[in-house]
Amino acid sequence: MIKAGIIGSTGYAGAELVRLLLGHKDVEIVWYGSRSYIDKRYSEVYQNMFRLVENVCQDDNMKELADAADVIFTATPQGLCASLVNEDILKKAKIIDLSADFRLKDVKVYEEWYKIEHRAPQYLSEAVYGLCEINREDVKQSRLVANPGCYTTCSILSVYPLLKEGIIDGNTVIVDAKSGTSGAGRGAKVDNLFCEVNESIKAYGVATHRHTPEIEEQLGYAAGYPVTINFTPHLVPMNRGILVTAYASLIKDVSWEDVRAAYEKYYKDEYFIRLLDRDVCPQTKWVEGSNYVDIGFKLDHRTNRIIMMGALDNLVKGAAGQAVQNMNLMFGLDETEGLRLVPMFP
Ligand SMILES: NC(=O)C1=CN([C@@H]2O[C@H](COP(=O)(O)OP(=O)(O)OC[C@H]3O[C@@H](n4cnc5c(N)ncnc54)[C@H](OP(=O)(O)O)[C@@H]3O)[C@@H](O)[C@H]2O)C=CC1
Ligand SMILES: CC(=O)N[C@@H](CCC(=O)OP(=O)(O)O)C(=O)O
Repeated sequence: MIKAGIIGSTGYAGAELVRLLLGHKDVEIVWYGSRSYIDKRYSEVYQNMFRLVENVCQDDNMKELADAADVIFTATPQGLCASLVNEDILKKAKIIDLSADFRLKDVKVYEEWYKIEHRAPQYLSEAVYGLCEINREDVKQSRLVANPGCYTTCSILSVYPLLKEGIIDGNTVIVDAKSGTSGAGRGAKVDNLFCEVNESIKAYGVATHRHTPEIEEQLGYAAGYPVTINFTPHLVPMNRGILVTAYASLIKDVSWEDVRAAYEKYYKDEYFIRLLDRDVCPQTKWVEGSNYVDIGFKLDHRTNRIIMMGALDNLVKGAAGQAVQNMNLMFGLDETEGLRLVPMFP
């Protein structure tokens, strides 16, 4: 059995990790980390875990946790994982960080966009960007995985094959993205109150959102040249889900079949990527509770642009599911173990 510890188990991403790992046949959760609920029973924090979890919450002592666990998940605010990680810990346990601490390779870019000092820049080059469908072989060898977030996973996977195949101009990409409110975490904030969110949709972080450089960096690797994009996130009144609508100018004269072939070249054997049929647009409802990413596209020859669309569940493929997928790879397990979740509907 793999012994797993979760720092930040009481947040939304951490709670989803608990749900998935409880259903994983090769994993035992040995540490339910928290900051606010130390010594409280986990099932009192999340009553849906009544009779399923007997453990009480523990602190974020990563040193002690590394002696008890084979893998540590950090589902915590930006900066925490970088402030705790060190060589002793990494010798004892593998780390999968759900925050952005190790996603960007350039520490200056991290500090500029996150407005915090990076406490462990020495691990930036070693950390593997855990987008399994793209970096699978590196993830298998890694002891420190930077788990990509919800907006970025959906955006990158929707656009990646067309940049790799030189079908679109990377510098014309516009990503319009929407997120359910669980994307903002469980912490109480006025912006996320029912009356603020319900019956309304708003853009936020316009031209400044911290996911912009992460998407640009990864799309740049795919394109083979630096890419600058527009990224506009929106908050929508639903619990879960990310929907990405991305636009780009075509630089090749392509048919629907050509574009489909490009997507298939990279994704046809990917268990968690579902390429939708012609003229079918993804919906968050079709992936809810699952680790799937649904992708569709439409060519607009009138404007010489293509519209790429993706949907995923922000807490599963956008966070905890992807983290479990990474763990499976790091421990030599079947990548889909514990993740063959059927989307719920309605
Ligand atoms: N929500 C989402 O859809 C996604 C989130 N993520 C990332 O996952 C991470 C967690 O996000 P999310 O679950 O939404 O956030 P939440 O606010 O819901 O949870 C934060 C968690 O971190 C704990 N925590 C906060 N501060 C500290 C600290 N100083 N020391 C130890 N633990 C601390 C909290 O503990 P307690 O409650 O006990 O105080 C809680 O368990 C973030 O980095 C986020 O960017 C990534 C992809 C998607
Ligand atoms: C709706 C909402 O507020 N979403 C969060 C994204 C949360 C998240 O997933 O952050 P990471 O991907 O960086 O881990 C935000 O925009 O900051």
